Amino acid sequence: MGEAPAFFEDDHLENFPNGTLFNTKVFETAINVGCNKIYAIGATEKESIGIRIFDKSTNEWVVPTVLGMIPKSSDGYSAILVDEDRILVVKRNTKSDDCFWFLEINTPFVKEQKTRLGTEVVAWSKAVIGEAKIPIVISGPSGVGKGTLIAKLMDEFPSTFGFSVSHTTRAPRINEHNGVHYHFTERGDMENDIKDGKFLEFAAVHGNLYGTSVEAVEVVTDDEKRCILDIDVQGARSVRASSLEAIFIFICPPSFDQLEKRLRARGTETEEQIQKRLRNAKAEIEQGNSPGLFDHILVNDNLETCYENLKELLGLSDGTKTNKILVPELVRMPLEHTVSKIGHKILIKSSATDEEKSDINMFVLDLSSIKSGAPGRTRGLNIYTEPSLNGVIGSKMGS
Ligand SMILES: Nc1nc2c(ncn2[C@@H]2O[C@H](COP(=O)(O)OP(=O)(O)O)[C@@H](O)[C@H]2O)c(=O)[nH]1
Ligand SMILES: Nc1ncnc2c1ncn2[C@@H]1O[C@H](COP(=O)(O)OP(=O)(O)O)[C@@H](O)[C@H]1O
Repeated sequence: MGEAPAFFEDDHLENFPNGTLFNTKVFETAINVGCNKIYAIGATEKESIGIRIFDKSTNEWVVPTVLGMIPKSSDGYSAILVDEDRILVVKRNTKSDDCFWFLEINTPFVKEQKTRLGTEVVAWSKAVIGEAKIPIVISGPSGVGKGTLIAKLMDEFPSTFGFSVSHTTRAPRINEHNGVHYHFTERGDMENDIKDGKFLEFAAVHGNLYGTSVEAVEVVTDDEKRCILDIDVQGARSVRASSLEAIFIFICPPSFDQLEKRLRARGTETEEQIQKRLRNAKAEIEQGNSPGLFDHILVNDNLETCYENLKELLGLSDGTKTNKILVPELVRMPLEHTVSKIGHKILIKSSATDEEKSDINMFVLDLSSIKSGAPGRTRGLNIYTEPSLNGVIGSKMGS
């Protein structure tokens, strides 16, 4: 399975019965996947990288649905099949904060979208160098204290955590602000965005639609913060099934009576809404305690005790208030290079002439600690440089 990337020269055209697309040299790289498919990667679109799939079984070109942020075009691309699920695309002559992209062709997210849309689907995921901060999913019945605990965490560690601002069709409460607590939205608009694949998960909760957009998680993670998601049990289940790795925490009330008291004391719901939330709470608590869904269950009896326990399981009890962020030095991928793969390592070797050569002519990408982010980012990539003459690994970037 798979083959080394190749620049298209005219003599490659014979591999493509309907080679017209390649006559114009708009595609530069193609990757064989399995026995039946060739993924052609290039600049069919003016500003961005275009993708076409050649299906050998039907002898036809397919234009796939492309999800995720599409990388901007560059001077050229090389690519290599990493595993059955994804192709690594390297943008030539581009700095390391924008030059490594994964084209997801068979990840669980892409498979799900193929079934949903009934078309070929690919999804772009930008490879981000450095530590992957795993998001935290917090669930629990209405009134249990999720919002209170999250607010305390964000207050004490403002540079560490960021809140994933969900979309909802419910009306704002008096103290809630659009874009801060929720993106308050019309049902029709939200349904259209869901159809367009913009949501990581969504669910109908207490009669309204709630959902986490890919963007909501990405803005937090791009800000080098650890993302906190306050979502219901159905949402947690969807995230569990998605490619987003996360820690799942369920907050439980000390008793049903206490839960009712807190809901009433908050004074934000009508009696009818309170009744609906209490009815739903029973099922939520049952599901929250079911095996395999949540990694941790915390009982919120005394608020301070529960908060200390939360900090402890997040490794924050030692008084460390800041998360060190390793900012990798930017490096530029050479214009002319070859890409090969050994185990979890991708070797990018400059093939520049002697005059053009710089000190570094070998880059090693270590994929062993990559973690899927929200669809759209793949984090935890490490990059090393290796001067090829003495074979000694030089500076290490990332964590
Ligand atoms: N699945 C999902 N649930 C959400 C999302 N945002 C909020 N929720 C959940 O929706 C439920 C109702 O939230 P809200 O209306 O703010 O009421 P509260 O829980 O009583 O404060 C809670 O269980 C939230 O965790 C989301 O983006 N996705
Ligand atoms: N441990 C606790 N003991 C007593 N009241 C609490 C506790 N935790 C939260 N509360 C209160 O309960 C109400 C509901 O909390 P909130 O954070 O809004 O819940 P949720 O976000 O889970 O719906 C709020 O008025 C809050 O101040």
